[in-house]
Amino acid sequence: MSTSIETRYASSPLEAKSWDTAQAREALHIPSLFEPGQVKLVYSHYDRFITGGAMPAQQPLPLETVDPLKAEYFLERRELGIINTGGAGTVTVDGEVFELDFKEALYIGRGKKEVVFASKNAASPALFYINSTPAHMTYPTRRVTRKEADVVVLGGQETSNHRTINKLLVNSVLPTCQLQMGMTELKPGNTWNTMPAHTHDRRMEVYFYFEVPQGQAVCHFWGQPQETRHIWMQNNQAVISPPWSIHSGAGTSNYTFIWGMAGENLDYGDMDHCAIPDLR
Ligand SMILES: O=C[C@H](O)[C@@H](O)CC(=O)C(=O)O
Ligand SMILES: [Zn+2]
Repeated sequence: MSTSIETRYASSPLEAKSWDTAQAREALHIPSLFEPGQVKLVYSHYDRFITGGAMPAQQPLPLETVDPLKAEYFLERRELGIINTGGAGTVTVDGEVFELDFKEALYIGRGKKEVVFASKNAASPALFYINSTPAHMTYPTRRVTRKEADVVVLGGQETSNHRTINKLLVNSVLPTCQLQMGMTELKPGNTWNTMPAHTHDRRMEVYFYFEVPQGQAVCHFWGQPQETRHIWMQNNQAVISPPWSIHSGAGTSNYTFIWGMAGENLDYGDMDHCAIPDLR
């Protein structure tokens, strides 16, 4: 069996208030997603969002169904988004081959039976970062390259948050049931993502931090805006953001992260912003 899955239950702001560092990490932090020849999955009870990593080595690696889904195949009642954060690779969907280079995305609609990951070169393996959510209908499977992204440049050098938001799997690019995914790249010398911070109580979110240079780290802020906490993130780690939580980070260098969301609606802009002086 090359697939593993771990369950994370949903928690309330009240219980989160009393967590120490280890408890917060156990609930929200995803320390390891990529192991050669493995598909590693984390099932969150927030919007039944699955976060995962697939790292095919010498052999192609199938996306197998897992017991918690009680489904004959993984995408029986789900949709899937993939962004490649490693070397060139392919994803084969019911026999159709999609080439995914670094930072390219693939949306796979509900009902596809066979998904197989492969690396072009095992010496520089593909690292497929995965998000999956329940789906009520089937939308077309489609690759989205960086050129096809909906790009927004936000922030500025003087506030240390100059960054490019690449909306990849969002409703301005293609239709999905509830999944939204994209990638935000900080410009050199900038440290803050998602500042001013926000919440969106109708959608949960997961952040995956990568391109964090050796010896550096990102401090991820979470919690209700007036009750914040932090989790230190290493390269290639993810963190679950409950719908009631801010999700913002400051790195000891610039870095890149993938955001994935699911829940009530597909309106990227429906955030409740938190004024910076009001944060506690
Ligand atoms: O709800 C939107 C998500 O939190 C991210 O897209 C925000 C982000 O990438 C950023 O501001 O840097
Ligand atoms: Zn957000």
